[in-house]
Amino acid sequence: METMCWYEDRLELLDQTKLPHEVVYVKCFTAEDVARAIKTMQVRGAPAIGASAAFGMALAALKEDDADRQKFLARMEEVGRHLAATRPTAVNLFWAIERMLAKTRELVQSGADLKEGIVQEALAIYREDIEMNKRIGHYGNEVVPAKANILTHCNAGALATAGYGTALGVIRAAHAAGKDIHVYADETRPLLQGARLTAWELMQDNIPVTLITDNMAGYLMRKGMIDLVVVGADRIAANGDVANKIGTYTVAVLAKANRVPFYVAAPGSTVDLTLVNGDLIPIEERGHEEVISLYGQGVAPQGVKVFNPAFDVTPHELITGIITDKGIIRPPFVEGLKKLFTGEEE
Ligand SMILES: CSC[C@H]1O[C@H](OP(=O)(O)O)[C@H](O)[C@@H]1O
Repeated sequence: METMCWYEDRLELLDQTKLPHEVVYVKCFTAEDVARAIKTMQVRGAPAIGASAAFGMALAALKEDDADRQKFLARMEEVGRHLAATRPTAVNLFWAIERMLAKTRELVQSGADLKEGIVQEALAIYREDIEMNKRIGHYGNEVVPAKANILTHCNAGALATAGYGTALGVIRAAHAAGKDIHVYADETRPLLQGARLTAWELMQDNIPVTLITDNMAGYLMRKGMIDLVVVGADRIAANGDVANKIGTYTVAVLAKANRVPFYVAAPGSTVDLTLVNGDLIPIEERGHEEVISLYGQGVAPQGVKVFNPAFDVTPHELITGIITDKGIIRPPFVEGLKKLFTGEEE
């Protein structure tokens, strides 16, 4: 099952708001269509929204008159701003948009075919993400013992990326290595990415999975039923603080209290070295309807006040290791992140 498919004139996205009951693809012919799909979470997950935005810029490029190259560039910058305004937390979105604009500027200067070059850059982002996730799986497999019971939160799988997944990439690699692992998936209120997406995705691959509600995680850890936690990330600050789906911090505190290793899996495009710590990561707040209803069925009194932060920040002190496409970084994260993603030593 592909998360996204590129065609000559469109991007087709698996509509994740319809899973697990329906497998339908939404057709995006314009950058606006892609922006809408990101905003409404038909496509979601840090690397997936980055790759989708890249294809959104490719769609805009294909429709834009490229006779005046400076005007073309100005239009692409306008499209980039529109896509960047969809969701604030996942740095992959901004990383992908900036990479597409950098390529556009390079093509404008070089005189090369603008449209073809931009489409090829979007395809490169897509393909590289899948390769990075497989490398994450390769490195992450090292920390997964045989017969491990692994807890994960939200969905950091193929559905959250261009394919294979980050946290679920680690799980896929351990499963493929014959380690006989089992996964506990947190349902992940309010949008149930764990129940609707992770459980579905793992069952598609015949990976043993048990669904639990978010408030069961502590019970299982205290009973010794969890051997390690692996989650994804939306933005990793320079000191190793991690923004991820709301509830991740809670799981990390529970893991610390029960001496359960807590790993974060993410590609380099999720690391934001411009932010010294996680307090600076913008946290998206979403609508009240996501909290007071489930599939349109009310679960709270009408008119109740709602607070709906979509992410939280896990301080680096609670993280055992960060599994990246370039290896596993262990504390102190500052040096490791800087070395891996800039090549510089402290
Ligand atoms: C591969 S990391 C995906 C990351 O994004 C998810 O958030 P959302 O479903 O709101 O896009 C969640 O934080 C995942 O860990």
